[in-house]
Amino acid sequence: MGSDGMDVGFLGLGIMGIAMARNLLKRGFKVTVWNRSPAKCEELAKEGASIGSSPADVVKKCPITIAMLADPSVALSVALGPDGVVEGISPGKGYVDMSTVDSGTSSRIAEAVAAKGGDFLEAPVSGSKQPAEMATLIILAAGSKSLFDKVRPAFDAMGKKSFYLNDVGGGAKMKLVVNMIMGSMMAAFSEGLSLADKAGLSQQTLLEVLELGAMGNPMFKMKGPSMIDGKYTTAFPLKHQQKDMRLALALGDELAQSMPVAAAANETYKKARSLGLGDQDFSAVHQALAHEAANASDSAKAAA
Ligand SMILES: NC(=O)C1=CN([C@@H]2O[C@H](COP(=O)(O)OP(=O)(O)OC[C@H]3O[C@@H](n4cnc5c(N)ncnc54)[C@H](OP(=O)(O)O)[C@@H]3O)[C@@H](O)[C@H]2O)C=CC1
Ligand SMILES: O=CCCC(=O)O
Repeated sequence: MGSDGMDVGFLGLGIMGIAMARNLLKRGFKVTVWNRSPAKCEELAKEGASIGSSPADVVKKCPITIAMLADPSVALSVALGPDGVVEGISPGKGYVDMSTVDSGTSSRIAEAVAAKGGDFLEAPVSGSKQPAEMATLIILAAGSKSLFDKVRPAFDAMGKKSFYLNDVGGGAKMKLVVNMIMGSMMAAFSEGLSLADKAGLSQQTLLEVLELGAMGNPMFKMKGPSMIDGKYTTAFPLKHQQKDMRLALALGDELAQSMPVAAAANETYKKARSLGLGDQDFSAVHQALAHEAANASDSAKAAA
């Protein structure tokens, strides 16, 4: 399906948003962008995008507006705040929030959009910076089915598969479950690398052993070598992974689902944030474990 020169607004040009909006431009969509920091809009303007002066301005100009924002409080302020999305919504317009947020946040935005006669779809994504650049994201949409059908050509320009998961909340919850699993896996992987090192084993050999067996997976394969080198170039910021662990644990609280593994992993991400690693890649959780180990060895030396 082509773009047919479809007009789309795009709010939030962070690591993910800029790559996603760029793919829309490449596929022939007419894209109007807004970002809190204007320099990123200028970058896309050179590639053919128009710039809106506020979220409300973008929504007034475009029949459908997509957002990719940091977290629930930002998603709420951009949607419901002054000059926000809801100010620009009128009957027939659609708003698609692709940020990773909890279902309560999504529902509040959906209700405010509906109160102005608009359609709402939540559509968080699985896949990081590289899939965003390669247009191979996995889109987890829920909400207005008619908006899902309308925005499908844009989803096809940004992703490799789009799921429709029924009522608002279905996409948000699916995304949190997926990221809770991913965050726990990354924390366990980091512990394994650190333990192997302390036990005098080759971390590189550990990667090879894992890759050959049932635990081989693209995340360990892609991130492992740079983690061994102590490099954590940001694709998925650690602060966002910790936000997702927090939101997934809150969902577990609400549903009385015991999640001891995720709760322990969340503590490690919190520790990493407290060490100033929030803007590094989430694989820098490995660094927090190394810091614990260094502290333990200092205490042991002091006690000797
Ligand atoms: N990176 C990844 O691998 C993935 C991220 N996600 C999710 O997608 C969303 C975006 O992630 P990502 O692009 O990595 O994040 P970034 O931190 O790179 O970008 C965040 C975006 O939110 C904007 N923003 C932050 N604070 C405010 C504010 N107070 N008011 C208005 N705008 C604000 C930023 O604007 P500014 O440029 O001005 O800072 C930027 O556009 C998050 O919900 C994340 O969890 C989902 C899948 C993968
Ligand atoms: O939310 C971020 C997900 C990153 C990924 O799926 O690799």
